[in-house]
Amino acid sequence: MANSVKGMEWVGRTSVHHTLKEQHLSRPCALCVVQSVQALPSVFTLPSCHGDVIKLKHHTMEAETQGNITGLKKPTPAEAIGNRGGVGGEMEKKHYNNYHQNWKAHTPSELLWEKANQQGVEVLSEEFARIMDKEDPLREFRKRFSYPKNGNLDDTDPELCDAEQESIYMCGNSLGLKPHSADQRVKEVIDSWGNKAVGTHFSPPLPAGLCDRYGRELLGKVVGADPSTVVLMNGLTVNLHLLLLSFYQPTPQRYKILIEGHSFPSDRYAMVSQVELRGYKPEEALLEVHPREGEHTIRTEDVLSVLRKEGDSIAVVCLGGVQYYTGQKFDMGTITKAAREAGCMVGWDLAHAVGNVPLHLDDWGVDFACWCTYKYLNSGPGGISGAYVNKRHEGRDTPHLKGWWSNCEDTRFDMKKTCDVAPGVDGFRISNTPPLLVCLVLASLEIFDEAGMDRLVAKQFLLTGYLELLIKAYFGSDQVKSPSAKIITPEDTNQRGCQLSLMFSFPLQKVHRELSKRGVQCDIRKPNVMRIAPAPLYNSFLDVHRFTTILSQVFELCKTEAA
Ligand SMILES: Cc1ncc(COP(=O)(O)O)c(C=O)c1O
Ligand SMILES: Nc1ccccc1C(=O)C[C@H](N)C(=O)O
Repeated sequence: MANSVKGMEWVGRTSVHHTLKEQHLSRPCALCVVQSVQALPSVFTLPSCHGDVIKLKHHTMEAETQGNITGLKKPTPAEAIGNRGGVGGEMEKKHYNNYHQNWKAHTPSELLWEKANQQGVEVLSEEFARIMDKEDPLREFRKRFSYPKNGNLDDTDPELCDAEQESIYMCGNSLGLKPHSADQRVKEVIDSWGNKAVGTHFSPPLPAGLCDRYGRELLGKVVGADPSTVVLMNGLTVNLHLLLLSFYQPTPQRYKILIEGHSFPSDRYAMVSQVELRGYKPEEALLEVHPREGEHTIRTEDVLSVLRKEGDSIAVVCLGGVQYYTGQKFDMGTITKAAREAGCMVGWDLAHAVGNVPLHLDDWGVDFACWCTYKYLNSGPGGISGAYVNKRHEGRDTPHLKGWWSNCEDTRFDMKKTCDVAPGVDGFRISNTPPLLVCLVLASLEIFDEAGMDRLVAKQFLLTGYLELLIKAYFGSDQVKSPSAKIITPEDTNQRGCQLSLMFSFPLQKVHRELSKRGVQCDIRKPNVMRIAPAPLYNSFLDVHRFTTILSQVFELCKTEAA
């Protein structure tokens, strides 16, 4: 067992391992010790007192379970999930802060079973869902959103559900819910316009002409990036185009773009048009990576293998951080590293990743990224999108489209003939930024920040795990009685976020229609998938339980009709 990190001693720096006693530890915890150390190599591994090797990145403190180490104690599921010391208490906060060490040492279902045992209730029972909700430190956040009722929805059947009851919203992967604070934010912008007319451009609370200054700190936090490297502008696909215009610089030797075989159509169309604009045929310039025969998700090793074999002909690697169809989260750090080593530019479409999974764009060394904010970030339909350009590209002198908002803010109104292009991502802006859209992102980011990504991810781990547990228990393929629902999203929790994608033994459209009639909001994607995405900010364990109960009713109906 190493007592030192490569290049630095940690023995003797044990004064900060404050959590030791509470976590039944028998030796100093490397993670706790390292928290006090300033200068560290960028990536290194250490033993942790929680029974795992932890891989740390400088300052991010991200720990990844790597397996057990002899002699160190892995917490039992009971230790991992129990002893929270009361909802909202200090212990509970620590509990969530330490979720990587504790929670990720087990599968969600191990933890859920253990919790149910502790409470003396059936893990499949509604009572258990209610207990989980009672203990959920994020439970109050639901009240901050407009949660739709059955009676408000177009597709519900009043005979089949109570109009006054809240619907079961499983669609945060498509469109997040409206925060109540959004109304006030929009009103402020409208009122400022009404009251001050052109004066609104430079008047608080949200000066229209400077509104792209706002929210950068919080947005940077959500994607793991310096605030100066992120910006709100345009729509997602527009941003993808603007970034590719600059980062896709094909040469006769290196001209391909690597994408997922099943990439989101808008991304594909954008890349097709980009290669065509440069005079290439999509068949020769778009390189696709696919799942293996009989599999649904793409193996990291297969992406790496393409990079090894074809890396020197690839100009840009551009994948979805979380795949929209399967819900698979890519190993963005590993792929980015390998692609950059192969000399490629690396961009991520984070539409389904932002606000869903932890992101570390700066640490991973990503070149560029873009995302919409209307899914897990709850900024409203058609909300303004985000873009990221790594700081190392600040001095980059490649042609890109310009407008007056590409100009440095301090000389913008000098009205010169030539554009004094702002460094980095700011230079990619073209038009002035719409405050009506920015204020909505601000409303949501503030809630996000209060909830905290760590706590959201910790809840997500259990909430989606609970959905998985119920689906497997009721509709798993070993339930030979059929009908069945098959989850195609990876079981490995490091490879997914909120969403599970399901395939059914019954016609998808029929199942979807019947669910909608009963107040379930979820979506289907052709050819074959239903996406269910409980969002930890506003979904409850009871929502998940109600969803599976209604799904069984629908299955029963389909079975009867098929007979
Ligand atoms: C992965 C992905 N890419 C692109 C888009 C299209 O986004 P927009 O219409 O904002 O350009 C979406 C949907 O929002 C998406 O999920
Ligand atoms: N903006 C929309 C407008 C209408 C219908 C769907 C959308 C979506 O955002 C779909 C989402 N991007 C998806 O992952 O399928």
